[in-house]
Amino acid sequence: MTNHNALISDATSSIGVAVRVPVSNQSLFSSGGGRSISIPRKMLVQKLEADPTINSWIEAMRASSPTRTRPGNISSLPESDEEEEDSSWISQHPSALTMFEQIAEASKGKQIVMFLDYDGTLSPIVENPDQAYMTPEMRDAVKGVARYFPTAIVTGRCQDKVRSFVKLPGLYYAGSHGMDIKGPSKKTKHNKNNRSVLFQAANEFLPMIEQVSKCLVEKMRDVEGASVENNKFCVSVHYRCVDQKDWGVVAEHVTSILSEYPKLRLTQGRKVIEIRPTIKWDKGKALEFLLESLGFANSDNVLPIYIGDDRTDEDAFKVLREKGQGFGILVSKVPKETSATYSLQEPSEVGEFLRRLVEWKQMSLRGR
Ligand SMILES: O=P(O)(O)OC[C@H]1O[C@H](O[C@H]2O[C@H](CO)[C@@H](O)[C@H](O)[C@H]2O)[C@H](O)[C@@H](O)[C@@H]1O
Repeated sequence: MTNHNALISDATSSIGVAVRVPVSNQSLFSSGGGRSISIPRKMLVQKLEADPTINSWIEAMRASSPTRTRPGNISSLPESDEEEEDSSWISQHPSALTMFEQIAEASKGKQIVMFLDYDGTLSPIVENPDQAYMTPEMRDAVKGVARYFPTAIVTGRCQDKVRSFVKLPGLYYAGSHGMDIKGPSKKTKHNKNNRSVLFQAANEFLPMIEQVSKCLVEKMRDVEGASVENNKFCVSVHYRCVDQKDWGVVAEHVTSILSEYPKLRLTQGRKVIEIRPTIKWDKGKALEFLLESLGFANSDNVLPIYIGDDRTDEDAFKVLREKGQGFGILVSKVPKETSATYSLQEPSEVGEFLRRLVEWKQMSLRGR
């Protein structure tokens, strides 16, 4: 593995950010090798069977939205074992609703900063990524929270897209897994200078991402149910609607294209393969960057809360755990390996948690 540093600076950045970001040439998953050529479907299937790299990819795809944390055929577990597993997990990651008083208590004398993932956290997971809308009730809850606490949406989506879903001008938006960060588009009490673009971590990768995205669209045409979403600094290949027997074909197409781009790497989300630059920038780095921009670098007077449902949110949970500051809250109905402290089962519980936070804040302001 070779490492070198790339100076990533953004000429449009209003706070003049110039950050040295280490670049790694090694992909998270090694690619299948070979140039991207058109291979007949039957041959592809044979290649998949013979190639352990592709097979491990298919395994990873199967595991990308696990129903349980333990490997194997868990559905054959006796019900009592599943219940035991659930209750042990819940005791390690209790519900943020049950623990609400403790969370509120921990925030006394501190500024809460709220970080919210979008898909699976503010909106339920749906088949069509273009229709992952949040409910008006959720929008009100987020708006309420943002009135009292600086609030950021941190997402794998492209910033413009998520902004068009959330439709709230008073928030920070960190799109493309935090590689594209913008401040509120209107002046708020947390953003008095009304700064717009804060940071773009991977401008030099834009043409490459565009190229790969086009190439993937072409390749995926023959895979029924597959779709490609260009998220500006990264690309998502969705296989939620692809028959499982064709997942190998998806993996083959993605890895063969990626073999031509050593500066890009693959990560996985919920029934999605994501292609992104090899720079060491993720949702955890975005969280740290935003805390710093808000003036909370090395501050003890801040309580960051990050709520997310996906593997990519683990980077942010880890940062909080390592800092020993704030709380990560994993949104999941089933036990998963996580660095989060607490859990919530689904977006409706996220909405309830946000509403309780607002009520608690209003009560504490009235009691002053
Ligand atoms: O960081 P996030 O906000 O969680 O974004 C991660 C990916 O979310 C979206 O895909 C996921 O949600 C879709 C809509 O519910 C669903 O169809 C898909 O299977 C999920 O993986 C989004 O479309 C991706 O671009 C994001 O990278």
